Amino acid sequence: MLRTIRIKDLSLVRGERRLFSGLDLQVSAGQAVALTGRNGAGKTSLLRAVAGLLRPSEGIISFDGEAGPLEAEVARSDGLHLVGHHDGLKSTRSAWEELLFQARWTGGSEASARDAATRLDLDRLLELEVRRLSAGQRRRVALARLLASPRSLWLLDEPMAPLDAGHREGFGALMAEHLRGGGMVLAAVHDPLPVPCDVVEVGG
Ligand SMILES: Nc1ncnc2c1ncn2[C@@H]1O[C@H](COP(=O)(O)OP(=O)(O)OP(=O)(O)O)[C@@H](O)[C@H]1O
Repeated sequence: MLRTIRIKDLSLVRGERRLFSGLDLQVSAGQAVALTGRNGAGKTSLLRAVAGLLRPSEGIISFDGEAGPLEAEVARSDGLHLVGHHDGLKSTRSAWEELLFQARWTGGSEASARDAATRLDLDRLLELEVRRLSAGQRRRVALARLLASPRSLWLLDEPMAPLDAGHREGFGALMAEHLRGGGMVLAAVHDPLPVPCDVVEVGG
């Protein structure tokens, strides 16, 4: 199980532009880190680099499990979930088909997908096609994946932006539970995270 992620002296370049350099960051079991910074600072890019979708121009991203260092590929394939701005849901599937497909793809079961749907208050929406859901409802389907196939590290890109107040509170409680169980959260945010966290400014 993934227990720690360390980022050392990281630089990211997109196109012609250096977004930031010399970034150091560590997230350990039970810890949440909020990434803040102006629009375009590189928060999303950093999350994508941690997920292995962008190659840093300099620096190291390393992962440790309970028994020591993990291969990055293994850590990423079993140890993390990325929930981005675009939710990553197929619009013509029903919410349930999409949640079940994604849960199974990442090692979850039908029972865990059902439970995740209930915990994200999706039971009444499961028969609807994704394209018929509101932005907040779609985001809750995307967030349900975090529970349907549990992984230690949640990489979240403005996870609560489209959620109403009640569902923000509900997701805050789910994040707190994940942290109590030894999970980790690394989240790009413009609003405060509703759990105790360290704050790292990107591109400051
Ligand atoms: N494929 C790309 N090619 C070139 N530049 C890109 C590419 N993708 C993103 N960028 C640029 O990289 C910069 C960082 O973008 P990123 O989405 O990481 O910022 P952010 O801190 O998450 O911003 P926001 O707060 O607006 O979500 C932006 O200036 C963006 O235009």
